[in-house]
Amino acid sequence: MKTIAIIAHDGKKPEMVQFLNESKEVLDSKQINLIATGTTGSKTEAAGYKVDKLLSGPLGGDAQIAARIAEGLVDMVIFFRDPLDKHPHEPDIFMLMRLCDVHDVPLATNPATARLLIKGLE
Ligand SMILES: O=C(CO)COP(=O)(O)O
Repeated sequence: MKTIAIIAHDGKKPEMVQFLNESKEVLDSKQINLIATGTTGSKTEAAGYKVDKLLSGPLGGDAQIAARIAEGLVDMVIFFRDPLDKHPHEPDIFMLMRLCDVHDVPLATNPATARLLIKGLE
């Protein structure tokens, strides 16, 4: 079973829910396991998906996902960042993205790229 980490900054959470709804068929048919930072996870649950929720991003959620990436437990990361906002936990965000590159884990930071990655699962 593949695990996809999903993370969205506040301004991007509606796009994340929309993206999940678009991708529902593939996610269901491939029995994808979702993990998410706290608030993204709550929105994902509210949209009807089963998800393993970690801490909220500013409280260490990005760092938790980064650790799972380092341990080889994450197959793909979909992280809709808001490039127009400031984030107090910027170092954690960079760490997560850096570890995707270190461990060659596919990382999508916008819906257009995420759609291509999901297509790759079909
Ligand atoms: O801050 C985040 C990613 O850097 C997302 O965290 P939440 O999903 O808890 O809002």
